[in-house]
Amino acid sequence: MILEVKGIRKCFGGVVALSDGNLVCRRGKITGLLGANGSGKSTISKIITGVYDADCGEINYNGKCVKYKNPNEARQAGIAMVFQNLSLIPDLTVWQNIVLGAEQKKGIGLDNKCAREISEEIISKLHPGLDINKKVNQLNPGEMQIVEIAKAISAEPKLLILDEPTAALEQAQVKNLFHYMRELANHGVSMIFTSHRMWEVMEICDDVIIFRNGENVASIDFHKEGKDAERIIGYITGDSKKTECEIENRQIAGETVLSIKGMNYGKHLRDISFELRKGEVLGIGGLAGQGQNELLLALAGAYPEMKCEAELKGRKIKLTKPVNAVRNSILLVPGDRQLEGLFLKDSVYKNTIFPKLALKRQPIFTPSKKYRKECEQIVKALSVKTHNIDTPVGTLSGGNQQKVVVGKWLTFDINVLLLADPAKGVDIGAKRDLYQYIVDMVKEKNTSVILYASDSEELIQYCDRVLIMYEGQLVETLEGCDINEDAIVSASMRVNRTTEVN
Ligand SMILES: Nc1ncnc2c1ncn2[C@@H]1O[C@H](COP(=O)(O)OP(=O)(O)OP(=O)(O)O)[C@@H](O)[C@H]1O
Repeated sequence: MILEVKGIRKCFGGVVALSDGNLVCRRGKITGLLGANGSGKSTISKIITGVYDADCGEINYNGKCVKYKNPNEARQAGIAMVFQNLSLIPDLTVWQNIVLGAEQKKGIGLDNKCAREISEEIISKLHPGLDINKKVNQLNPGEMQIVEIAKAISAEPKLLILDEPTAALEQAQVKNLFHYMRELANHGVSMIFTSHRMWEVMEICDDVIIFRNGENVASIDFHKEGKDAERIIGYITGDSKKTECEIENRQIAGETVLSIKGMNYGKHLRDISFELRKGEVLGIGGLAGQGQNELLLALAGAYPEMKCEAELKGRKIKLTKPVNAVRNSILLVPGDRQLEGLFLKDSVYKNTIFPKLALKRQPIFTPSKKYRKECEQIVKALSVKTHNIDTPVGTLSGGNQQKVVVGKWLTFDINVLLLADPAKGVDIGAKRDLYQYIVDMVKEKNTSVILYASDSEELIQYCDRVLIMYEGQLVETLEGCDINEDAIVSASMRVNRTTEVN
């Protein structure tokens, strides 16, 4: 046993984040730390690494009772953590970020050659081909996440804590990471791995610990007890009913709501044309960073210099300012909740009313009673775990913040809802609630949706049609039973490209 955590309690003001947190981690094993959003996973990880002080409880690491004052102290003792929020410095290169804070000295200077070699070795396993001399601000979110992971690995930890490291990664990168994690485990490194994707847990973990409402409700050793996904989901959600909402595979033949022709924006978007039908859920797939986010941002009016012919319900519209999009009820739920989606210091309630301020017809007095009621309804519908609606949104767990990002648009009368990876970091039960809400909205109000999801499971399950993007272009359309994992992966990787060209 490398780590044993007993009876941890942690409160933030009135919020009990952990009531009785217990966790064990065996040497050379990968332990899955699972649980719904807000169940206390990040908090216990941060207590182990000295970010937070526990109110009570005990941590035994390597046979000693320990209490670290900060992550640096934990790192020196051999515990490294990959946090949910990246800690990279955008203006430094990949290799400078990887060794930052742990630079080797050479004479009176620093040993840059050695630093480059260490970085190259780790990066070549996680993301072969990534140039370590590139600045971090030139990388896409998946690549940044890889650098963050590489940084933790470069510390040569005995215990590595990975808090949702795969949320921003595409499938091939996840496979590389898993390969490396197994190699590290074979060399005796212990790992705690958090993810909301069940297939990942099944593939990489040796055992799992499940948290619910700040305490652990189950520990399962896969080698002894086998891998039963439904049982695990039951522990996470607290009920044993099937978690997926049933979606029939629909053929949408309704009127065209949005028509886009010749959309161009630098090298990010190249000659994009498509039509979106009424009541359709149109998926956008492809490897990460192929222009999917830019496409949604362009539709939301984020790029004044973007060129395209756009029609909404047969009427020509402009999409060169965000206000054009909002006033035509083309609404974006952005992908990076911390940077684009929320005012972190403001309350849940205030975050839900800000979008209403962009509306053309503003009431003279804010109808707070009505808006507060709507906010309460959203919090309930999406099971946002918050003390109350006046709680600062920045204090909510990552997944619960994401629910507020999505929820604030749901009271609008929407023509086109643009969703940029809405379920990233959202737990399995809440993901079901979120998509159920969207599916109901599509059915009841005939709303049209464009959904970019990094997890192809979500495209397969919820989309009527999927457009695959590659290097800023739309390269393939998948419909009906062609929307499956194999077809998405091969279209994303342009497997059939040579045969097409010949
Ligand atoms: N700094 C903080 N201030 C106030 N409350 C906090 C703070 N950090 C966490 N909490 C609360 O503690 C609870 C547990 O949060 P935690 O981040 O540990 O959950 P989690 O299981 O990691 O969730 P997720 O899967 O969404 O990342 C949540 O209700 C959250 O709102």
